[in-house]
Amino acid sequence: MRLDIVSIFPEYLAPLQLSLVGKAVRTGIVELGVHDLRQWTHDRHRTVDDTPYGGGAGMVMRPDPWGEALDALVPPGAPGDPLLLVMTPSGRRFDQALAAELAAEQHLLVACGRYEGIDARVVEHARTRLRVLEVSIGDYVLNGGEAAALVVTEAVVRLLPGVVGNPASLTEESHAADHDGLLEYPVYTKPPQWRDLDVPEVLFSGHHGRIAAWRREQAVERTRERRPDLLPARHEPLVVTRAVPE
Ligand SMILES: Nc1ccc2ncsc2c1
Repeated sequence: MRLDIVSIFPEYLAPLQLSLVGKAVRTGIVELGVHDLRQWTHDRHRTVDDTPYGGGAGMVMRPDPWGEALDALVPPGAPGDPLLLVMTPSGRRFDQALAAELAAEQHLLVACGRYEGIDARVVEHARTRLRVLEVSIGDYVLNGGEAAALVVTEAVVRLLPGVVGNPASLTEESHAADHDGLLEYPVYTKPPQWRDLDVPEVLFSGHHGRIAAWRREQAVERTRERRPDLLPARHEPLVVTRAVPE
């Protein structure tokens, strides 16, 4: 996968050089380009924004640097079929299903807006020659799209073959499709006692069936308590295979 990210704060994307994403880049699983939008400005002040037509608070990102940036990164008529992701609070809500969709892409371009947003003509024009998806990571106020770009990049890159050491670990995580989208069960490790707190006995049983049943039960209970919206719409109550009695 090739991933090009455009921002006026390219240093905000430095964490992508760390950990799993950094390793994916170093091993060639991902080709990463982080670009400063200001390289496509031509005035002395490297201007990227201006006041909004129609009035209102704040500033809007001008279309011209963005148009030149996209033309440079995807020259008109160039081969390939890149997907432009525009990070915006008004976009499609990012979730694990979308992460899986994006992990199948060969080339992603990520536009990180700032201020009150990017002039709407940038997306309008991009749609004439690129697939475009506006993406939101949630309903809260951020100062720009860079944090969202980090979230989306990590969630997508970790799904690429060869990135996560043990692919099995991808299946039992919260929101993983193979885990019915349930939240993760509680996990424990050494020491067996800690501050008078014990590890659930079943985890020492060595009985894989009982352990699996207990974990499923915990995942369903957690999901019911914390995120009932994630429970599959069922006509009958969710069947929980009770932990096998001792
Ligand atoms: N404020 C805000 C919230 C979500 C989001 N997602 C992508 S950019 C963005 C900005």
